[in-house]
Amino acid sequence: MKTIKIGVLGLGTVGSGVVRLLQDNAQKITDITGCELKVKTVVVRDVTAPRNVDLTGIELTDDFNKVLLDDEIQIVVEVMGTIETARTYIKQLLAKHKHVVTANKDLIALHGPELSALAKENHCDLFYEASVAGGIPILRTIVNSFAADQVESVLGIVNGTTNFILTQMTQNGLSYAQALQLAQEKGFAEADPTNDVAGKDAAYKMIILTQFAFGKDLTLTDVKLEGIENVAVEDIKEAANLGYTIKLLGIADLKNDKLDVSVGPVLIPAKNPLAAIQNENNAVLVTGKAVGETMFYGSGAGELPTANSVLSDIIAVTKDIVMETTGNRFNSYSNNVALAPASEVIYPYYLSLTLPDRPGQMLKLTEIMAKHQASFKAIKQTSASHKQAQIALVTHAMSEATLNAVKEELKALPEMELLAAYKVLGGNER
Ligand SMILES: NC(=O)C1=CN([C@@H]2O[C@H](COP(=O)(O)OP(=O)(O)OC[C@H]3O[C@@H](n4cnc5c(N)ncnc54)[C@H](OP(=O)(O)O)[C@@H]3O)[C@@H](O)[C@H]2O)C=CC1
Ligand SMILES: N[C@@H](CC=O)C(=O)O
Repeated sequence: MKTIKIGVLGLGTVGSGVVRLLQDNAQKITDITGCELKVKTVVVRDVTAPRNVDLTGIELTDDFNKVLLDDEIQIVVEVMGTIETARTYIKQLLAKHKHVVTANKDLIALHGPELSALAKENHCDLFYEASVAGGIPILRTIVNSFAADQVESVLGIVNGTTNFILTQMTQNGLSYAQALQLAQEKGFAEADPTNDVAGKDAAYKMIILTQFAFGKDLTLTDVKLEGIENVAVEDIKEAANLGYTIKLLGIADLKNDKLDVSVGPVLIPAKNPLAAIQNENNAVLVTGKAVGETMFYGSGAGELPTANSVLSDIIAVTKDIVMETTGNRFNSYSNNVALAPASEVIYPYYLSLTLPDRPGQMLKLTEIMAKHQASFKAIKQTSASHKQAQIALVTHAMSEATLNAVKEELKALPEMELLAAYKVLGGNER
C-alpha cells in the first residue's frame, strides 16, 4: 500500500486536531483513499511546550527545513497562522513540488491569487476549505454544487468568536470582556483577537467566498467593514424589543450586475433562521438564480470541526496524487464584475442617537432625514436623563449614499451623537 507522508506547520488548536483526527480515523481514511497517511514531522515555535496529542513516531522540531528539504513529505499542512512567514514557507514548499493545505484565511484573502498561480505552475494542489466557516464545507460546495448556477448572494455568520460573544452577552448576561476571554480559552479566537472583533477575520472570509461565488478578486479595502466593539448591551436589548437579533454578518450581494461586499453588525428579524445561530456556530446562506435560497450550518471554529475540513482537503490531495490529477486550482471561476456605488446599495437601517432632552430636537432630526428623502418606520426613546435622551429608530429602506449624507449632517450638530447605524435584514424594497 502507498504511504503518504505529511508535514504539519503548527500544533495549536487546529494542528492538534489534525494530528488527532488522522490518528483516530486512520483506518477509514485508508479504506477510502487506498493509502496510509502518516504525519512525519511537526514544526512549532517551542519544542519544549507541553502538547496534548500523541506524538509517538512523529518528529517535533522548530526547524522548517526538516519539512521543506524532506523528499518523503508530499503534503504539508500549514496551521500556524501569520501572513508573511506562512507566505514565504508556502512559496518555498510549492517550489519544491509539495502539495499544501492551509486554514489561513488572512493569507489566502491577501495572497490567494499569487499562491494559486504558483501551485498550478508547479502542478501542486493548494486547498483551504478550513479557511472559511471552520467545519462547514462551504467552499467545495460552491465549487461543485453551484458550478452551473448564477450566485446572487452569499451572506452569513462567518466568525465564530463574535457570534459567541454576542450570544453570551445576549443570553447569559456576560460582559463583552468576559465573553471574549471565554472565546479565547475555547480556542475560537485568533492569536490576536482584534481581527475577530474588528470584523477583519470575517472580511477575509468574505473575500474568499466572493472569489468562489462570483469569481471576483477583492482587496480588503473593497469590503465595507465594521466590528462589534461598539455594539452596546442597550442596542442588543433595543433590537430585541423591536423584534430583531444583532449578529455580525458578512454580505456579498450581486444586484444589476454590481457587487457589494460588507461586514458589520446587522439586525436580523427574529423569524430569520440566521437569528437562531448561537455561540461559535456559523451559517452561510447562498442564493442561486436556479436553486433559490440554500443554507449551510455548523461549527465555525474550534479544534475538531476545523481539523475535519483540513482532513477533507488532505484526502482530496491524496486522491489527486493517486489519480495523477494534481495541479488544478481549488476554484477556477473568474469574472471581473464591478463594485456597486453607494447610491445602489439599499437597506433599512437601525440608528441609535443621543440628543438633548428639550423641545424641537426630534423635529431637527426629522428635517435632516426628510431633506435626504429618508424616513423612519419605528422610533423609541430608550433612555433619558435630565439633559439627554437616547432614541433608537428603524428607517425605511434607503441608499448607503443617503445614510452617509445623514451621518455627515449629524456630525455637524455637536448636541446630537449617532451611536450606531446598522443594516436591517429584509425589507430592502423602497
Ligand atoms: N482556531 C480555530 O478555530 C480556527 C483557526 N483557523 C486558522 O488556523 C490557523 C491556526 O490557528 P490555531 O490553531 O487556532 O492557532 P494557535 O495559535 O492555537 O497555534 C499556532 C501554532 O503554530 C505555531 N507557530 C506559530 N508561528 C510559528 C512559526 N513562525 N514557526 C513555527 N510554528 C509556528 C505555534 O507554535 P507553538 O505551539 O510552539 O507556540 C502553534 O503550535 C490560523 O491561520 C487560524 O486563522 C481557521 C479556522 C478555525
Ligand atoms: N477566529 C475564527 C476562527 C475560525 O476561522 C472565528 O472565530 O471564526
